[in-house]
Amino acid sequence: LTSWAHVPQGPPDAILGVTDAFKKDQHPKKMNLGVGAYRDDRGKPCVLNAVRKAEEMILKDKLDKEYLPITGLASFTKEAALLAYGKDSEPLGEGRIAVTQSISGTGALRIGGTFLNRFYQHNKKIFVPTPTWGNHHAVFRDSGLEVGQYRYYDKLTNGLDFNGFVEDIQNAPKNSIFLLHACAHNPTGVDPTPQQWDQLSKIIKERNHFTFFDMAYQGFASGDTDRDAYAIRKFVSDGHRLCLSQSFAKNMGLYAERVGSFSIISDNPKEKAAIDSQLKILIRPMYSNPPVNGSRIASYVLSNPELNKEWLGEVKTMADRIITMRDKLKKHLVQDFESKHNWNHITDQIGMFCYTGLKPEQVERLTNDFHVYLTKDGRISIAGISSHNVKYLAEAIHEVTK
Ligand SMILES: Cc1ncc(COP(=O)(O)O)c(CN[C@@H](CCC(=O)O)C(=O)O)c1O
Repeated sequence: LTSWAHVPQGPPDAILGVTDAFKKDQHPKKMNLGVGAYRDDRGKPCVLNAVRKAEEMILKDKLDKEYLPITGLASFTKEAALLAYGKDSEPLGEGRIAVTQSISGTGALRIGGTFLNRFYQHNKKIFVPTPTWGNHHAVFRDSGLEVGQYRYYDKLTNGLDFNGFVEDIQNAPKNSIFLLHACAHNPTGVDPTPQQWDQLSKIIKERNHFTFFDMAYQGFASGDTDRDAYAIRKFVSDGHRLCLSQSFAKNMGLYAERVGSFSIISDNPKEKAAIDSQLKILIRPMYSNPPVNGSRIASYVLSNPELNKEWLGEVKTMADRIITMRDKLKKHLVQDFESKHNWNHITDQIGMFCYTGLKPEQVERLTNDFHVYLTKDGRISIAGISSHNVKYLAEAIHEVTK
């Protein structure tokens, strides 16, 4: 008989496992600051109005449930690329960008990693920032790529280690692959300035490195989808042949609908067609073709002018609430509890997360003594904070950092 006795018990996921622990806790003041998922000021997950309206329109259209093409719903992938690259994008206009729907951002990263492992002609090693999203290493390792790291976060300033970042770009072997967070860096919330992005584009091009942009929060960082796409559009206009993973989990609230896309820039439509054909060959044995519900919703929201306008307003509302919570948390720490630490990074950082700088034992106390759940690296998902629990959180952080 086959025995599975040799299968080891694996650890819970560093991010998704926090939610499991949170759910087991019955304390009335418990807070889940783990998973990067938006909640409103009542602490409730929310489905955007634009999404609800798109769902109603889809229902009225009585559409079928036929298989999608391997690369997904064309109306979605067209709109997703437009959102990322912009209506004036040259490669988009010249038909040089291959796009496929993906199983959200994770699926796009996996398709990209697998494609690069098959067809990238140079060093199949991807450099990711230190720190980076907890799943990046595993996604690229399982894609068959070697994973290296570049300096990114400066613990002393809780800001960007720009010099270290640049040095590591310059020291990496030519033609290396660099993973860049397009906006709202996870877990640090620290982004390069536009001027720094301009310098990074130049240096990366000088070394002939290949850029893999991960854009999981477009619109969620600044509240403006064009502004959050600054880096990728600058790199494209500088001529990089980059690739991009997009997620609509957070900025459209389509988390469990798993809506994303992977795209890659080529030299001409002939090359694009060949890439398209290879993406199909790669995806077919992976999951054959993607789910239709979420990408239909996203395509309606993106292509219908009224829905698009409403959606952009809702994304800005979400981004603004996050910014307000950052302000309130810092104010309580400094004014109410007179914390002596420098908490400027809480408001200097941007997007879903704040990299608090708390040490593991302080994180431990925050959870054990105050029932505040967060990842071991001290990252907090700001969306889990509301005007009802922000003072409690400030007091808890003050207590564990005194
Ligand atoms: C930078 C980055 N890329 C890709 C993804 C993948 O998101 P998809 O849901 O596959 O589109 C995330 C989600 N990170 C969040 C959400 C939970 C998770 O998957 O880890 C987080 O870090 O809390 C992310 O932060």
